[in-house]
Amino acid sequence: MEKYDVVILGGGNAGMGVTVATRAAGLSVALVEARDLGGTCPNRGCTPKKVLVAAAHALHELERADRHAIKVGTPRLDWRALIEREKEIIRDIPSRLSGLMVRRGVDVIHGEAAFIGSNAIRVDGRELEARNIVIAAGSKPRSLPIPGAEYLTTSDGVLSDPELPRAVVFIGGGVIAFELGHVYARAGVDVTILEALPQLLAGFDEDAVAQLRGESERLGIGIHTKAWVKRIDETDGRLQVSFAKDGVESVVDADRVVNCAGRVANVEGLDLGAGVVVHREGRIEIDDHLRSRSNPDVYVCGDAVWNSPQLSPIATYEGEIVGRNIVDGPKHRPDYSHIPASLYSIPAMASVGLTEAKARERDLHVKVHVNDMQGWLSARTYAEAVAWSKVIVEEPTDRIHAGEELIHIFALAMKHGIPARGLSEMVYAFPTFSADIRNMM
Ligand SMILES: Cc1cc2nc3c(=O)[nH]c(=O)nc-3n(C[C@H](O)[C@H](O)[C@H](O)COP(=O)(O)OP(=O)(O)OC[C@H]3O[C@@H](n4cnc5c(N)ncnc54)[C@H](O)[C@@H]3O)c2cc1C
Ligand SMILES: NC(=O)c1ccc[n+]([C@@H]2O[C@H](COP(=O)([O-])OP(=O)(O)OC[C@H]3O[C@@H](n4cnc5c(N)ncnc54)[C@H](O)[C@@H]3O)[C@@H](O)[C@H]2O)c1
Repeated sequence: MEKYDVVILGGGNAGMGVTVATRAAGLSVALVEARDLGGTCPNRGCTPKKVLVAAAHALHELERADRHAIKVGTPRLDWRALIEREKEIIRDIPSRLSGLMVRRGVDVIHGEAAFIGSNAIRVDGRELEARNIVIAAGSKPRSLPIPGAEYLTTSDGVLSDPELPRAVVFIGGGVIAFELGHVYARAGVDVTILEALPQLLAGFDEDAVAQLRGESERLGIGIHTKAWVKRIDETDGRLQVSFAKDGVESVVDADRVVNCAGRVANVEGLDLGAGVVVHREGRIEIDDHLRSRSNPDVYVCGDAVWNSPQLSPIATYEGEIVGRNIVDGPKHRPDYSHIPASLYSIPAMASVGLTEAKARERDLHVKVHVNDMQGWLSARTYAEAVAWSKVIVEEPTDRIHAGEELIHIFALAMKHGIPARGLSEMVYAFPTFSADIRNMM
């Protein structure tokens, strides 16, 4: 049995985050990765997705060029070349990360790992024993147990598909559906989003979501909430998605049906039982320090944590906290209250802090400033189709609880306790979107 201080299962943002403090402290660290170093974000998530979003931005600018008195012809998108561009941009990321791990002194082992004991794992016939084992195995799409589920594709498929489909149905009205749906719609694809709940994009303020829904529908995206997908059939290479809404059954035709119904911890193949890691259907029971409740030598971080947001900076942040807990003992806890999140539709929708509903649930005394900014000079200058903000300020302390769009200025203010007044009193360069902050609250 090979011995290490720390063995990390998964080489994404979370797993690599763990290596920072553990290697700085001189511990011996092995990181096991089954696929590409970097994991989802650079290889199958944020980065390749943003390449497609950037192209959609260019199409969006062309669409409104006439508002700036510019005449352009009808743009023609070469989708295959765009996918090649996306792949080219991310191609060398795993090898660059591999170099980083070598320089940091981490042993990278390729293969699929599983527990064989409370402090031991097996990977490709090798057995490794460690004082601490970290589960950083990420997430995978939630399976949809419907007839015809074999016809489903996922965001992985979309990001690698060289053919531009004519029609796409997204099952689930969350972040992935809206981001990829906006790209497809601007590329001329017929897009439908089917969401089971009455509310789209849970977690964002409902009135902000209403703005985005309006703009998505203006683009031609068909959106159905309270839609229960019953089955997917195939006829002559085309797919038919049957769904029920308000007791009425309907069918939408598509070339692709994308499972965007959320992601669950990717821990099925880890043999958690052998590792004495207690879980409920893949939800590992952890304490405030991200440590398994049943096996204190095991930590969990990133998307594999079932109850924190599945975002790349959070995966890195949790990984770094786990690394520090391994070095210092279980002292450090994550604080998610000032972490911004952004949805890369066009326009993007961003938020930080509590939603208005959550602030009211907590009985906070808040003043809510909602602004439709479409008529403001900055939005008119850039011919923005939608410009909207909501700032929630806690009255007694004058602290900001949520912002939209210029999100990092708000996040910085929240993190460092700068009151709303501090942001209004700031002198901003003009004309800029940041200068609008003075008038938002
Ligand atoms: C389409 C898409 C777009 C996204 N866009 C954004 C965005 O714009 N901004 C944002 O903040 N977040 C975004 N995310 C979320 C973000 O990608 C994740 O939150 C982040 O990558 C999670 O990092 P992680 O290290 O926890 O998991 P991962 O990056 O998934 O890494 C886990 C790694 O573990 C490996 N692994 C799993 N099981 C084993 C095993 N048994 N043995 C060895 N290795 C194993 C996997 O191969 C994988 O590489 C997006 C996600 C998707 C799917
Ligand atoms: N910009 C970003 O930060 C970004 C981008 C992409 C993905 N991500 C991360 O990836 C994760 C997964 O994204 P996602 O869009 O798959 O999940 P999501 O959790 O954002 O949305 C899933 C949606 O599917 C719905 N749903 C579930 N089962 C359904 C069913 N049977 N029929 C119809 N609707 C159903 C849910 O009610 C929910 O609205 C997110 O949690 C997010 O954190 C982040």
